[in-house]
Amino acid sequence: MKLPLVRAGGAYTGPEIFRLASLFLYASLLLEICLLWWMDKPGSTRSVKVSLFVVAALAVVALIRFARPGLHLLGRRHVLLELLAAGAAIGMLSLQSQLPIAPLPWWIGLASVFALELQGSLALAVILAVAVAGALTSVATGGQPEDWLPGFFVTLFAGLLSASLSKAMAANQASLEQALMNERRFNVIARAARHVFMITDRRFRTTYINPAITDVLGYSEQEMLAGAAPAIHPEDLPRRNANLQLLRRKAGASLSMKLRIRHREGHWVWLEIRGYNMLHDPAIGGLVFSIEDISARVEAERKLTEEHALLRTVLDLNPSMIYAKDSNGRFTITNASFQKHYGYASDAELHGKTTEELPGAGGEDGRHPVLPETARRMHLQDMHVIRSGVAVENLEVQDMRDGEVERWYRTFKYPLRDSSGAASGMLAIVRDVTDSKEYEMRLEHLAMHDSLTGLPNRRFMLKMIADLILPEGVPPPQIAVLYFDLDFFKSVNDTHGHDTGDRCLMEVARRIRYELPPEDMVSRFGGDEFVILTHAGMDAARERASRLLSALDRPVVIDDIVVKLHGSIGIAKLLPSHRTPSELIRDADAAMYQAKERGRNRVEAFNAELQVWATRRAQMDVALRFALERKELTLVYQPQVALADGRLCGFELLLRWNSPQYGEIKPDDFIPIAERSGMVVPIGLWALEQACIQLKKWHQAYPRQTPVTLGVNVSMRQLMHSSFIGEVAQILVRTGVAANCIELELTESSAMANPQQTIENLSRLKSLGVRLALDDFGTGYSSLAYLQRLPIDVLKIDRAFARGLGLDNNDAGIVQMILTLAQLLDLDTIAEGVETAEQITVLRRLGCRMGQGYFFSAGVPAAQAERLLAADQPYPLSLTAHA
Ligand SMILES: Nc1nc2c(ncn2[C@@H]2O[C@H](COP(=O)(O)OP(=O)(O)OP(=O)(O)O)[C@@H](O)[C@H]2O)c(=O)[nH]1
Repeated sequence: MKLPLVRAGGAYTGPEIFRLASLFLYASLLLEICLLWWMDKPGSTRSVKVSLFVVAALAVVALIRFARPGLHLLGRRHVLLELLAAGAAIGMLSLQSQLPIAPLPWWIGLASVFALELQGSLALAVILAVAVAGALTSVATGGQPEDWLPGFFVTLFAGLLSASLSKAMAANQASLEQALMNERRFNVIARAARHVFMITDRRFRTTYINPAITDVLGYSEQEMLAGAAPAIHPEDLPRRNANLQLLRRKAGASLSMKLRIRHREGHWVWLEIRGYNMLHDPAIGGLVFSIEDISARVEAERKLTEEHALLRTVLDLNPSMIYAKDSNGRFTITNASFQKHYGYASDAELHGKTTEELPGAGGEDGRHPVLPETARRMHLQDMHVIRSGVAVENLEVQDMRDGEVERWYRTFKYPLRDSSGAASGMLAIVRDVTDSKEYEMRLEHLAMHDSLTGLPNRRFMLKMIADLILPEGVPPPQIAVLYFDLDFFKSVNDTHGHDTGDRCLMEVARRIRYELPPEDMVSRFGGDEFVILTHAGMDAARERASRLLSALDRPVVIDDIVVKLHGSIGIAKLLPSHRTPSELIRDADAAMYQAKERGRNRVEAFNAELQVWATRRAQMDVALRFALERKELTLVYQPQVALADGRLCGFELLLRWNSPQYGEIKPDDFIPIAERSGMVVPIGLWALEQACIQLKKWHQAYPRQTPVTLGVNVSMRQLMHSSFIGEVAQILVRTGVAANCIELELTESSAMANPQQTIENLSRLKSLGVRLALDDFGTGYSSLAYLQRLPIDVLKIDRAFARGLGLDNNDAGIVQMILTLAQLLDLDTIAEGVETAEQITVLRRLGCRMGQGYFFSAGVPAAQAERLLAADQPYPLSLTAHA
């Protein structure tokens, strides 16, 4: 049987010795009793038998207790009972005279054995009791003090020794258990730790290392204990060696270092090593190292450093001033631009300062001064952003520093928050936008001013008027607008050139400005148009207008050129019905047109009558825009007759507008409206195409030796239109008509408006093969020089001259001159407005080739014109013949 003598790592305890010692005590006492009894045969005294029986029972109990330590036979009561029984048995045996047992050793044994199991004062009491019992039995058997006293003390001594021993063993056992527990805990921690723990001897040979080494460097504990030595990075080796030497030299010294060690797989691992010299500690007797893998941290720090450097560079390269402040409004970060602006050399110099601590007016150390009120304003604004948590974005501020021109800044300020959401400071980006601001203002000025005269332009004026138009229902302020247009300014350009024209405009602008009070606003509204806005009443406005006209009485002298200028002025006042600036301008414009129509160089005010006229024009303008698509326009053909034989030689195409709203309207009434709106371009092309189709049909149906021609009116507006000539060419191709039978008629006055341009355009038209006629000739102040250069084929003598033929010798003289001129320039001639036989007689006498007018026929529809062609009858040329 394996006796469980030793527990807890080999340390004996009092109770364990008690188990063995009590068994030994009872067994040896039992043996002695049995031996004595057998040798002396003392008879069977009752007390010996009882003692024998008690000791035997106790021996059995002790044997069971020894063999089965798990049975709980060591309770305090049980032990005391057992002590009582054993003491009683020894006492009874001590009092037996027949059995010569020496009791003292048994009392000593009893005290020693039970002192092992019992503790504290109970043990002392038991020892004393046993010693006293031994002494009493000795006294009872006649023993003298010198007999029992030594036994008494020996019993006490043995008992106390035993009790002390038991106590010491208990303490030893507790320490041992604690040590074992600590060791177990350490092992668990060391195995679970991510850090490497290593102990080396003084020669740095590993004596202990935990398994974390495998995770950190790839080596096993065993390899390390067997002497594996991972390589140290060459750059770190000298420092590492020096540090280790220092560590080893002094007991209790410690070190901390970072170095790179090669992993078993070849890469370098950054380690942070802390070392402690514990050579003096007998429990350790070595150098202790704690090693942490800090590769990730080093990498993160490297990245952080790089990012920081990058951010710093970005910040410093940014031309905007950037700064951050803490929650107290103190600078934490500033970029180079900010530092430079305030005359600082580094971030550190500004760190911790508030805006108010920047150098004050006058400056320090050559730094840029900041006005105290500016600094205060900036500081308060920053603090507001920090405290309110509300960002300020795109705020434009103007800053004027002492002795410097004003600068413009655009600022963005954002509150910063910490991880808990509390305000931790603010970030500001301040951009100097002075250049772009100045550019913007320049652009704005350019957009709102006329570059030639420097006056506000149309846009500016319209905006000013718009600002004065109040919401509906609110009475309008007293405002009048003067629309000033120079008369016949075209001729100034034509006669003296565009540069002189420009200088005239500048002079006119100067005179207008000079004549009017400063509070009146003068603008150049268009080419030769000026619009004046005045807060004066109508009478005062009229008076101003008259002053302006008088201001032009003095001729304008440019170099040695003297230019006589006049103007027409229309006045309109702001009415509650005007909801937009253009409505007011429209009325002033209408009044100005009235002034032109009534002879120019005069002033007209807008009134109810004019309003009706202007409204009708505006309505007709709208209606005319739809006339083409609603097929309200029709064409009629007025015959043109050879004055030699009365034969029909062509037609002039005339437009009619049958408006369901306004009835039949003559071209003289609607063409000017179409001219102004630009509708004349599509209408003219449509008419031309229809005429070409018609003429082509007639040429096919009624061939002649000299084919009939068709005159089509074109306006300057059409001629100037960029695509006009191309469109004419396409129409000629599409319809296949003979181009030389199409005669495009341009009035003399429009041809002479811009003769140079007209010559160019007419030349291009001419190259298409068409004939060109100058209409209404005699009214347009043709310059002979230009007339000669115009690529025309026909002169159409204005009806005004035909009217007086036979009645007025002046008219006959003019017609005579025109015909002579035509002859000289080798041009064909046709007289318009022929109504009487007398006119024909004179025209024939003067040598005019063709005539056109009511004497022959008014304009007739295509069907009727075709009948004339089919009949091919010459017109009678005298009254009698005609009748
Ligand atoms: N020199 C010069 N001429 C300009 C400028 N702008 C427009 N014009 C000319 O000014 C003239 C304005 O003509 P209109 O007002 O239509 O006609 P007008 O000859 O003044 O005749 P009425 O207005 O009918 O009296 C045109 O010939 C333009 O070419 C400019 O900046 N400089």
